[in-house]
Amino acid sequence: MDKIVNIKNLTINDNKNNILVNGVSLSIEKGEIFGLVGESGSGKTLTAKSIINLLPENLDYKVDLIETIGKNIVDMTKNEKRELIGKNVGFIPQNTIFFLHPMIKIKNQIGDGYIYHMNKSKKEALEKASMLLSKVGFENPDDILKYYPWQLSGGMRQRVNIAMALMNDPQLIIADEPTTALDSTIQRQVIDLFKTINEELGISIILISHDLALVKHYSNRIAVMYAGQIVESGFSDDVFQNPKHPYTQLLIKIIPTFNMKKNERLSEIPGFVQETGRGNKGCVFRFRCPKAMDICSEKVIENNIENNHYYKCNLS
Ligand SMILES: Nc1ncnc2c1ncn2[C@@H]1O[C@H](COP(=O)(O)OP(=O)(O)OP(=O)(O)O)[C@@H](O)[C@H]1O
Repeated sequence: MDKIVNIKNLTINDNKNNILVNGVSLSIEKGEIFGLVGESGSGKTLTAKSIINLLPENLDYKVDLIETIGKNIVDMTKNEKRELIGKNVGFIPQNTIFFLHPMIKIKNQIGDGYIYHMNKSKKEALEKASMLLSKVGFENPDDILKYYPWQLSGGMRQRVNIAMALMNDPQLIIADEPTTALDSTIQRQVIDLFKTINEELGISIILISHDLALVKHYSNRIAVMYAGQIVESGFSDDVFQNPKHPYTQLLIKIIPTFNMKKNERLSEIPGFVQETGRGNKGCVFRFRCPKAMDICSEKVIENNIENNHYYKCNLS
């Protein structure tokens, strides 16, 4: 199978030399929905941004290889970068407020890239934009096109971003917590739309979320991140049926269940993601791990079991 994304050994530092992402390797096949999960601060967004060369300027990175859609993104020219982000990859950011220009009408933000990259007329752009806006749940898509972003709620802007990401028939969509600002009916509609475009058009999707239930339902494969590292990855069915890393086991345990009693509190993983010691030897999860052993502060073993199921833990 062809790879749509291939990252080897990515490390990202801030200017105080804190390690934010540590030795991440990731390969995503054409046509799959790949889930990237983990608590807040685990490095999902930075990893995703590195795929399209959009890392914040105050950060440095080192990598052996990053190829997106078969192109080495490290040496890309400005034009190639514009083409990658504007046409080949649809990026749906977590924070929609900074992504849309507040003073430009939706119809221009959504349509101009289509006219430019796809060589289409204004009329064609508006028709496609209107069709996509109705697919992401707007009942009045033609009115929405006339608005400025500041006239829309956070959830509406998120849906505009999703429609915008789909405009140029990209080969890859990176959706960073795409449904957090949406109510549950629209959430479902949006994710079902991802599923449809994945199945019908073969568009690959990276679904970044801390919502494990969502990722479980939609992804072929997943990677679980903790404190800047991938601690477990594999086919979703394997990882959910047979989670090997204690962190994944705990994450799965706290997925809300439908038979929870009213007012029952969702259990949480005690502690928080460590901000320090990410680059040190040993296991990054040892501070919170219920199964930690003395050896875990010294080293951590990388295991590969059947079906490309990978996990990083001293337990077998
Ligand atoms: N521009 C930046 N400068 C310094 N530190 C940063 C910067 N961007 C992110 N970080 C830090 O890098 C770490 C990983 O951040 P990242 O946004 O990738 O996490 P995440 O898993 O996507 O979490 P969330 O779901 O909250 O976005 C966090 O500790 C974050 O505070």
